Amino acid sequence: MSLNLPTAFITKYQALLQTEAPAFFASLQQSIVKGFRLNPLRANWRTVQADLSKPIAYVPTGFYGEVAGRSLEHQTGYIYSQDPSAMYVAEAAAVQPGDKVLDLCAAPGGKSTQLAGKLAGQGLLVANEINRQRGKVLAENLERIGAKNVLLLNERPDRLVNTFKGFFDKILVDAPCSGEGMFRKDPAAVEYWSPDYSAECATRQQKILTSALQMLKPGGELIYSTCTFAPEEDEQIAAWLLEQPQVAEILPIKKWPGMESGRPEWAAGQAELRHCVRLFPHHFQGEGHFIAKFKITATPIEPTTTTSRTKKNKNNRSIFRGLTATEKKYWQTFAQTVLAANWVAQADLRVFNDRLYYYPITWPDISKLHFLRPGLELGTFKKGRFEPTYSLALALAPASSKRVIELTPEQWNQYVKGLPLQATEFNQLSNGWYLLTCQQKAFCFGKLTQGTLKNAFPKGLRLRYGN
Ligand SMILES: C[S@@+](CC[C@H](N)C(=O)[O-])C[C@H]1O[C@@H](n2cnc3c(N)ncnc32)[C@H](O)[C@@H]1O
Repeated sequence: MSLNLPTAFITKYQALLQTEAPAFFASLQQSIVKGFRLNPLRANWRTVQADLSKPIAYVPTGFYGEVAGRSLEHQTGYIYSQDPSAMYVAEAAAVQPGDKVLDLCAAPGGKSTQLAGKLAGQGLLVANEINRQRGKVLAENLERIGAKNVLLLNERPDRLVNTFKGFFDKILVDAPCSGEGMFRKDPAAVEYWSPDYSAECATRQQKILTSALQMLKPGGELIYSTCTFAPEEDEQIAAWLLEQPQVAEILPIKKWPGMESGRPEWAAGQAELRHCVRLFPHHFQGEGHFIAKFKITATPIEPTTTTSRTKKNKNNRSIFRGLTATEKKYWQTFAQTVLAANWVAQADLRVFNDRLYYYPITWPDISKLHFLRPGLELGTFKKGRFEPTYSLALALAPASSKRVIELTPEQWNQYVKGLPLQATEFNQLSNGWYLLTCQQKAFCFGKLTQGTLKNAFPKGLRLRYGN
């Protein structure tokens, strides 16, 4: 591998890093370090066919190594491939089960999936992504891990403020940045780089952060991260945050071997910038990252900036409603036959466009916002029946279903390609919906009719998995 670094980039980091610069530039020419995380939302989360011999000390669910993207483990959300440096952001956020958390710049979902794991199904994760296409990838990744307590939005940060003012315990801003830390992972990022790019990114970062500060509860915490080395987007943004009236202090983040402190001399010299974390590839096994954490004042402070008014969202004119008596009957019939226990409370069910969602009454009203997943989609009401979704199957443990068919890896391979299945043992089973598992991992629903398991694997995913 040979990265052709811009001359202005080399001059800049020679001046900043001085004697360290040769080691820094040499590390950018080396291969990337790969990692993956396991999903603690799965009861048997360690039962994966992957090499777990190289654990990452600072992430309880993280390991060094590479995993197969087409595998059963990947499809069922047991494994998420992620750069080891990126994994430290959600760890530093120290989210607790029950917290209300916003991941403001969330796609493709590395940090959101990790945050959802930390919430352990309690509290709420709002994952927002401004770019709709990237939001679809985020949706797929969040669906795979089977989290029940996630709202997925597709909004500009300032449009979220009216709905979520003072609402969150923790907000992560993993900001769009100049991406210098990703140069060796994505050499195309070098092409976008220019001496002025960091200043442009810094302006955008301040705008995003201004919205984030308004959505935190008094005493809440803001986690700011980038994947760039540029002080303009790192220490200088942290210094700017310290000047904001809503920010009480910068919080220390634990530094594991190879992690470095922020550099006060790269901003206006504020000593507390040493609390930030810098991950440099010449000292740390992973790509370049910067992480800072802030405590918000205990008394609410009204911002001086105005927020954009949230108009009613034209796309979502018909908002959630409760279930009709017929829908209730269809859902209950399904739930009583297929689900082992009273899996969700009746009060937490909402219908939107004939789709049934798990949406607890305690969650805020998002009907004025653009969303991609307004809660966990449980199924669709069709003429005279209820059809469960793929996302419900992924959110269920095999023990949560009364009707399970365990398939062999060969049958899984056929099913994820979209083929129907037949087997003599199916003939003894009654018709209807079954949770399909393979190696005790729930991977889809299937409808059995006269001994044939009809295929319900999502069409858009059919070429993605198996061999
Ligand atoms: C560094 S990436 C986030 C990576 C993600 N947190 C993860 O761990 O997978 C930054 C994201 O910010 C989004 N973004 C770009 N401009 C934005 C803006 N003005 N406001 C909010 N988000 C923006 C990008 O589309 C991108 O998905």
